[in-house]
Amino acid sequence: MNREQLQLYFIMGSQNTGQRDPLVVLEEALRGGITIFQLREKGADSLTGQDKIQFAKACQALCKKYHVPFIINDDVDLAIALDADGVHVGQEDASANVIRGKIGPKKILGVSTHSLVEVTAAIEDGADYVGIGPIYATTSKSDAKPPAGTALIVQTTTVYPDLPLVGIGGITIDNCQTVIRSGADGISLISAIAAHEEPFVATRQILHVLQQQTKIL
Ligand SMILES: Nc1nc(C(F)(F)F)ncc1COP(=O)(O)OP(=O)(O)O
Ligand SMILES: [Mg+2]
Repeated sequence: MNREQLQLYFIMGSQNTGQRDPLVVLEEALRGGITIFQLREKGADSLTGQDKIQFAKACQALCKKYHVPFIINDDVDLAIALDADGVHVGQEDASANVIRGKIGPKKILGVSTHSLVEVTAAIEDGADYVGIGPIYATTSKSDAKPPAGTALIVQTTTVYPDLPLVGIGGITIDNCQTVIRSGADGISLISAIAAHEEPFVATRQILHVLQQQTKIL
């Protein structure tokens, strides 16, 4: 896993873009410079069945056009069927070591973690990166745990300095520098781009802030 690829990790499903065409939003974010994309088609208004598969294929085609890794959240079978670049799973999803066995060694495997014990287990299960959060309060995940701040990022980078990690949860242009300063390789976000009236502009502005922070480090 190339740590720089985690710099600006956009996560989105059709349920996150309001009245906007999600494929238009995704292409604006790709043009704006997101470095990795995760399709997280989940929740009350999300697509299912053939609609979900067709939508996933269209997202994958856009990511290929912009040479950005295409990750699928939760749905390992869909990721394998589409030959996605990787999968992201949480603690309640299938166990990461079983998934690593299913997707093989070359695909990207991301795991959500909320403690050093879960980080250690994710490493042992073959995770390429971990998501740590929610850092701040989030409206994008209905069953999110309480916001935990950046303490686990600091702790994880101390114990596992070579582990690629990304912060998630309520991250915006105003707090993303704090997340990077705490040691994360990147930030992942949904609403700050997907719910913005100009996703291209939002992406460019966040990327500029991230690039400034990297220079200071
Ligand atoms: N989807 C995610 N992506 C990341 C990433 F690291 F990629 F930023 N971190 C955390 C999550 C949350 O994953 P999970 O705990 O399974 O909940 P859900 O399936 O509702 O997303
Ligand atoms: Mg999950």
